[in-house]
Amino acid sequence: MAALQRGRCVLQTASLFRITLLGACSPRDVARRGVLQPVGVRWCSGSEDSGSSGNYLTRFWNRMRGEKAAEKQDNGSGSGQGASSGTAGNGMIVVKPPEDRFRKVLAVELSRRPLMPGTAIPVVVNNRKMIKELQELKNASGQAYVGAFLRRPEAEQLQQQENEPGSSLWLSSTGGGMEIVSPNLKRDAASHLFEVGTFAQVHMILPNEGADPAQLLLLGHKRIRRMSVVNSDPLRVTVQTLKDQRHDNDDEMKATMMEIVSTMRDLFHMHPLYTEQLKTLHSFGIGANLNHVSRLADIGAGITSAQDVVLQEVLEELDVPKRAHVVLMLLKKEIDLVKLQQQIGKRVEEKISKDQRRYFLMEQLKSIKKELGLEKDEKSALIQKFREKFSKYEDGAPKEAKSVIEEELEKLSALEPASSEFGVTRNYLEWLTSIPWGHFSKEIFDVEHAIQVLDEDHYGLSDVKDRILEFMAVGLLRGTTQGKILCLVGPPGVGKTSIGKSVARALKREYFRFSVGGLSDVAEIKGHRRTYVGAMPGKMVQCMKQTGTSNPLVLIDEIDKLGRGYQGDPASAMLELLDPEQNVNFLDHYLDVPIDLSKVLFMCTANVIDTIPGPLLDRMEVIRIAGYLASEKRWIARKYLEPQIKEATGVPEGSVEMHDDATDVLIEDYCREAGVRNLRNQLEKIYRKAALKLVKKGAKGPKRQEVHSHQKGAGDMEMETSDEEGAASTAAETSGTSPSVVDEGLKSVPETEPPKEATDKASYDGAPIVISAKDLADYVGAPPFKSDRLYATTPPGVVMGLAWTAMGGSTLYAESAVVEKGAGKGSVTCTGQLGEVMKESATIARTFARSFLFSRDTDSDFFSDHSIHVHFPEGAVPKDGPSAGVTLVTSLLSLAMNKPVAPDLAMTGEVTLTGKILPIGGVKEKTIAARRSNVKRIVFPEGNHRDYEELADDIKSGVEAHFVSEYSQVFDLALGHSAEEARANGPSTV
Ligand SMILES: Nc1ncnc2c1ncn2[C@@H]1O[C@H](COP(=O)(O)OP(=O)(O)OP(=O)(O)O)[C@@H](O)[C@H]1O
Repeated sequence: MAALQRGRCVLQTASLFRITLLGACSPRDVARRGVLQPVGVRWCSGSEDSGSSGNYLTRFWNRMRGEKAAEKQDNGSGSGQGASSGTAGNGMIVVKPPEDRFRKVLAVELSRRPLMPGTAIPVVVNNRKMIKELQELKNASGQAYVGAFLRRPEAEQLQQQENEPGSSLWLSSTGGGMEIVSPNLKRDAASHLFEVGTFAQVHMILPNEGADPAQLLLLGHKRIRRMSVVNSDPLRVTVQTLKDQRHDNDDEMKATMMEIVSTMRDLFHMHPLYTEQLKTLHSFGIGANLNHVSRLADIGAGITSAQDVVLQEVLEELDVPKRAHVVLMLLKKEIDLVKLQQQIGKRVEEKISKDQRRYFLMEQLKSIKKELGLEKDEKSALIQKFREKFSKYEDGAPKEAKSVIEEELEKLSALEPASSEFGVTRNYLEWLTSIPWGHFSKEIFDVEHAIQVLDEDHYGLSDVKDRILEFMAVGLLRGTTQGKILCLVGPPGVGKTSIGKSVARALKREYFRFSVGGLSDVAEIKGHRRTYVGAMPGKMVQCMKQTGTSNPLVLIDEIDKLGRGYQGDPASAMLELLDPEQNVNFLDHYLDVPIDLSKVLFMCTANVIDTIPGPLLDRMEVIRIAGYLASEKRWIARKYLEPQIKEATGVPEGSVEMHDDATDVLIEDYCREAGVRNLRNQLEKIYRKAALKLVKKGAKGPKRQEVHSHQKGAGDMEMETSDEEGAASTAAETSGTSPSVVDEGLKSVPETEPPKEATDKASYDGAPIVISAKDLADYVGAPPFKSDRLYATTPPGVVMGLAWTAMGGSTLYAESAVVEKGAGKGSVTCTGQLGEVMKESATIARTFARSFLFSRDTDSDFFSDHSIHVHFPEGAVPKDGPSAGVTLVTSLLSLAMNKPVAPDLAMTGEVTLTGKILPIGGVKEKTIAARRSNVKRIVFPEGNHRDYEELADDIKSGVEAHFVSEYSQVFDLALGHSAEEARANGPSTV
């Protein structure tokens, strides 16, 4: 009985054998685990143990007497005598308790799992009174007994319902004890507990550290049924002992018992938690006393992880064979569960060990390869790669770059590859070694070739073309080229961007485009500092890396729309980038090593010049591209756009015939704007529709379906229309001399291959589709405008002026009307979204018109007695500028004199208070606009005479320009005629 001496739990039966409950651990351990700890059961004869414990027999008989007395008591025959004395000082032997304790026991609530007879369980009790009473009992008699009842699962819900307002409260649970909330519900104080429970011996009371509640270690003795509530705090109930039903110990019973034992043994074998029990189980005789099958079933149930209610059912089952069967089933289930658990554990283990094995093998392989010199480690391979990369450009690299690269390589070799610093250094070196230090693409100064290429791609644009040729000539004479900044300014769609690409092709330079429209972050230009996570160098370093040369052509698109940054000023960064003085040593924040951009040819594009920051503009060579005339547009359409679009839509040669009259109407009535982008879009629309007609008429697609990357099918067309560079690129491809192009938008255009076979084209055998002017409506709908002219004959007070906008030149009417007449009512109101300058201009015009009228007719009081309203139509379009001065004065005088101005006359010019006419801008655009509106005579300030003379003859043809320096000259031209004359010379067209 060494186990007894060590404080282990022993429960003996009243038979010739005794069951020794040998805990897998001490009661303290059991309590600490907080769960039911199954305990081993050992039957042994009294003689077997007598040697190890001298007082065993005494204790045995004491226990026998105690149990018998208890049974008597349970049956209600107890006479209420005192308890007989226990012998085991450590309280592990069942002693006869005082009789009244059998009938009335403290009820301990079990929140989980019922206590199976023959097993031990730790229970937390919160009720102080109960703990105190048990302690006192234990101190007085050495033993204490309680009834352990499982809490009903529905008790919580019931309690909630009862606690709801309006319903009568019944009790609140405080751990082991219950507090009566509603005094008249005393009889219900135990109704939250199952009726069948276990009579249990309190083996130990362990006070919880630092807290009031205590842990009890309960040893289950026998089944009891609670009868009535004696006391509610602490909960005390009267109980009745339940006896197993009589049963036959037949063969089936014996077999069941053997199976239970064998299953338990299997379970103990499989689960390490039960290894201690295994030792005990060895002592089971397979054919042991069948009287113990009930206890064996209880213990078996106790070690399973079955649900509480299932275990409670086992507890309530008094039919032993039935109970044994249920328990056997539970044990079998437990075996399955343990098997599954083992399988899962094995799988996880296998995976881990497989990964580990792989890792070790890889590491071994690496070191073997390294040892044999077959492979360098990752780091040295990387360093080797950087060295090789840099060696290509090392000769042209500046000293700083060389030393920084060397330092960084050294740093890299000392860094741990897994560290974040390693990644940063690697990226930095990646960039540093990708810069084509001192590597330039071979420059050619072949003027003939350049002319050919430029003419191939673009019609007209002679200013730009001349400038490029001059640049080449200088380069040829000096033997080298210096980076230049050309700024192409003009309305949208005039070919500013596409000519950039052609220039690169003409000069055989690499091409890189980036748009700065709306750019507000300086870091886009100058890069991020390397300390930031995800830092990147600026656009110029990216350009160098992508083009692989130090002298590419960089097209900076939309420079007039450069954003205003909140972190630094992008305009200033652009200044550093573009200034030839500064960009020799351009310092990117990320690279931190100066790079030479002086050989880069910069080209910028802008729609207006006003929004380009002054210092930036100062460094540029501005080339203005005005809009195209109708004749130019016709030429561009025929020679450039149509061939490109035919190719893009796949329309076979000769299958569509677009007549000249159709092109003319398209230009005149559909595409009057300065550029040709809209014309291109409309032509694409026409050819798409024609393609559909051709297909319906039986046109065949290419015989071979092999489509090369450069070939554009009808489906690609939308993309091409949105990026006009496609047109230039197509033209470039056809010449076959295209340099490789890097475009920020397109990134890279692959080198093209000629089609493999001529049969790669669509074919059509039928009659061609003819498109003439009258068919246009079918293809592109009704024309958006018929005429720019609002008036067939201008009435008094209406004058045609000429305006310049970012979209090109346009005609603009000034209308004046009398609002009110009366002495002293003279005033002018202006409308039409006029800016401040234009409003001032209107005031000046009124003052001057008044004095001018007075000088001609001293009796006139028109301006002092008339309230006048001046309006500029198209009120939604904002207008500003002083150039409408002459138009305003003429409009007011025409109204005052009630005389219409000469027909087909348009005018522009700023007027001063004394009637001087000052020069204006946009002569070319205004002339083109006047011609578009069929104006025959234009009044320009004398100061613009030279600008006009410089215009190409075809722009000037058909218009008569008059240059004036005083307003009186304008007056003579506009209002110097008689009214009849004006009517007789009415406009030729409307
Ligand atoms: N003179 C020309 N000859 C042939 N094609 C031209 C000419 N001018 C413009 N194009 C074509 O017009 C289209 C629009 O040109 P592009 O995109 O270069 O205009 P842009 O002036 O840069 O316009 P935006 O100011 O809107 O950027 C392109 O397909 C281009 O090929």
